[in-house]
Amino acid sequence: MRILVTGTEGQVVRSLTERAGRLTDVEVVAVGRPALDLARPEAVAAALDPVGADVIVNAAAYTAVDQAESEPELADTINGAGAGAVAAAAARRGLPVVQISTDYVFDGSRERAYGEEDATGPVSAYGRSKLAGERAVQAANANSVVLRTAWVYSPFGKNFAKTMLRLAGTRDEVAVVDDQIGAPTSALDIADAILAVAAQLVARPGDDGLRGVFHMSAAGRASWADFAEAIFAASRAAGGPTAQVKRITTAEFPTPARRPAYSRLDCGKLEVVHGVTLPDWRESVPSVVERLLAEIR
Ligand SMILES: NC(=O)C1=CN([C@@H]2O[C@H](COP(=O)(O)OP(=O)(O)OC[C@H]3O[C@@H](n4cnc5c(N)ncnc54)[C@H](O)[C@@H]3O)[C@@H](O)[C@H]2O)C=CC1
Repeated sequence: MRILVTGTEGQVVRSLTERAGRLTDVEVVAVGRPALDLARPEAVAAALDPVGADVIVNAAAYTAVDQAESEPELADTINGAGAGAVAAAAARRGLPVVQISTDYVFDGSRERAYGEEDATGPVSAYGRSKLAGERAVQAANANSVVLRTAWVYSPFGKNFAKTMLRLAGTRDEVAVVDDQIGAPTSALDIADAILAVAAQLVARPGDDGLRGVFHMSAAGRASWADFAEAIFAASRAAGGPTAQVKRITTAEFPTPARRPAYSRLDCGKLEVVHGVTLPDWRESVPSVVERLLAEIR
């Protein structure tokens, strides 16, 4: 199977390339800026050359959640129209497309895990742009899967785990929000799930049941403070820096973008339809932390 993936530097892109490297029958071809710029949707088709590809994965996105509040048009273009253009390019070649989306399409006002059919209601410019992308992809290509994930961290790029380890190197105590509940999800686990879903799409082209929206986050529940404590525990165990976590409220840590207070995703549909389950979030923390420590040292 040959996977064409958008972006070259992102957490999910790099994880996908790494995980596919373990498989003998999967090749990942990553295409990113400057050759492919989702901010120029009209040029996407020409830049994406899916010759020989079996499936396209759109893992590139405008992911700066706070910054999106001050440049919502750019976020919309990249995450909305740009994603739609990738899906359309796939459709023209008769190829399936996998679109990565987010728990931030929900408003987070309830305390029960969200199912795929639950009403969306993004509370940020980023969330609105990603919801626009889901819709654009589905309108452009019926042979599509939207995988909503959450709280992504990995050995690559910028992410919460790397930030916490850096802070632990310079401080004894770190204040972390304790009233947003979700599921920290390793991009390496996301990559394994994408590979499994992509293989099904390629193997069963006529099976409409495999298409549609699916939730794909780690099992379990955590606040950002819980996640920080798990990162520090893993770091301590590996001889790395550690800090005390001071649990604070969202109100004590104002950010330009609002975030859902509760955004756990019910991933039962992915398990039933695709046979894919991600591990509990706690299981994946130590191995990522060990790799980040090796990089920081
Ligand atoms: N990071 C997170 O916590 C979450 C991410 N997601 C989604 O997962 C997917 C992957 O996210 P990450 O790998 O964490 O993101 P990332 O920020 O690590 O990487 C984003 C990638 O998109 C590329 N990109 C940005 N603007 C582009 C443009 N105009 N044209 C072409 N490429 C462009 C970047 O170069 C990079 O390769 C995205 O769709 C994101 O919305 C969903 C939930 C949470």
